[in-house]
Amino acid sequence: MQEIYEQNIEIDKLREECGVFGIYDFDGNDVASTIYYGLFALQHRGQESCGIAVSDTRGPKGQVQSYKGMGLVQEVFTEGGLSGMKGDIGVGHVRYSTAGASTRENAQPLVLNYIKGTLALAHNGNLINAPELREELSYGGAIFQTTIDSEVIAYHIARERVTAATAEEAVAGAMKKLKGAYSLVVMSPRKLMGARDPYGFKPLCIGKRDNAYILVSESCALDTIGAEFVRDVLPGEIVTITGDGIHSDTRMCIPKEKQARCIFEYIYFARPDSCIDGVNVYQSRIMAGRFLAMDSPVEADLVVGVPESGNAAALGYSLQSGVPYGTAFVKNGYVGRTFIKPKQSSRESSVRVKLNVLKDAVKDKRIIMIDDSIVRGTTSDRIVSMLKEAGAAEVHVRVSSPPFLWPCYFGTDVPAREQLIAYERTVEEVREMIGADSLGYLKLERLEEMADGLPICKGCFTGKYPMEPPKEDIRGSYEK
Ligand SMILES: O=P(O)(O)OC[C@H]1O[C@H](OP(=O)(O)OP(=O)(O)O)[C@H](O)[C@@H]1O
Ligand SMILES: NC(=O)CC[C@H](N)C(=O)O
Ligand SMILES: [Mg+2]
Repeated sequence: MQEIYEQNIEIDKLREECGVFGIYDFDGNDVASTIYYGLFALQHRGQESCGIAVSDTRGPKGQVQSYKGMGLVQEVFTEGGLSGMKGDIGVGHVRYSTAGASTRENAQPLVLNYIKGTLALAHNGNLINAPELREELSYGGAIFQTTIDSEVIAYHIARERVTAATAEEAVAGAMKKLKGAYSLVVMSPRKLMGARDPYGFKPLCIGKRDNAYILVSESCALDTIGAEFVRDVLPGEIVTITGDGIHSDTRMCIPKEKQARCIFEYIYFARPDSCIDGVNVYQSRIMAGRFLAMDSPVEADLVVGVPESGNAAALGYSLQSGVPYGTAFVKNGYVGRTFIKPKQSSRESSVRVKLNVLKDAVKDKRIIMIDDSIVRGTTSDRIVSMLKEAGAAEVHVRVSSPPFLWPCYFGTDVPAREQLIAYERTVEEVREMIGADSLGYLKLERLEEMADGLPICKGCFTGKYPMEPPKEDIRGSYEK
């Protein structure tokens, strides 16, 4: 532990996403506390900052109340603060920054005043043409208050709205200019809108509770607030919710075979109790484990998962292979995905803070250890040796995704290639580095099956992207 405090600390950036939430209550009930619980269920998608904006559809146009801050939902909002937020329509956001620094100014929802009133926007994803769009708008006189790509989206919608007949027309007009990944919830004073980029990189679904409609990144949040799942927003679809009900606009949709959902949602990002585009995340992970058992079998006494996200695949491996499933690790429940970690030199120690081995469960056993991904290799390296120190006879590592090799421009925060353990190394070399007795990855061709045949983006594994990647690495470039 001492080692940790001696280091300069930094927020470790792994590969989280953002979460968006929107609600319109036709009965006029205040929605702020429901948004709070919705965001709480989406906390795994982003822990840097969060925010809520609400509007009263019966009040004067443009009266939006918003509050945002750095940290977890529970840290930022108080009961008193929430009860002071009056409005029957609102949006919320939990952020993991992909473009623009992690600061309060860059927290979402973004709220801007424009010709038609006030607009609040929450965005999950990453645009690849934000720098060009920003420059174009800046030459046109735009002054930005943040350094995030999401403001470019909000600005475009506001600008389109000047000439468009309706707010949804303005969203469609803006979408024609945007390139990259975005799932949006947008609130204009008396309308709630949701939009998903035509490729469908990021999830977004619709729910209903009594007389309220909800738009949310993941269906698990609908369970939390006692709402029922209605359907997924289609890739490219714009959904508008007004006092008259729900309206769908599909003019921006592209042929299904061109869609490209982020496969990493199924592998790691999403909560296992969510269902995305009809595919149950938990079942998808179980299936990945089954594939590993079929393609990379090994004789052993026990299959264990690396908590949290390796657990379902471990169960799948066990079900397929007949090797008993067990628990080898206890995770300290107070450690979030974002964790104050020392720099790489002592990053290893933090794995010990997060995970401990159940020594009696693994002693003298041949263990198959399943994790969902190996990125830098820090986790695997550390816990293989923890298992060995606890007396495991053999440790066979199986990974329920292929080797991580390429950057992602659409929201997954992959470290520089040189930091990826699989980069320019054979599987045998990686095995040796992490000290495992054998190592097997999920085969690339299994990914489509994991997503039940849906068209997916697997660029981080193949280097082939559904659209031309930017010439230079744009991640974080807005700070320049
Ligand atoms: O090779 P590395 O660079 O160590 O990264 C890979 C690890 O990071 C992720 O877990 P994470 O600790 O983020 O969260 P989890 O508890 O939800 O699995 C992932 O599930 C792997 O375990
Ligand atoms: N992780 C995300 O979806 C990030 C959204 C947006 N690009 C931001 O940086 O705030
Ligand atoms: Mg993990």
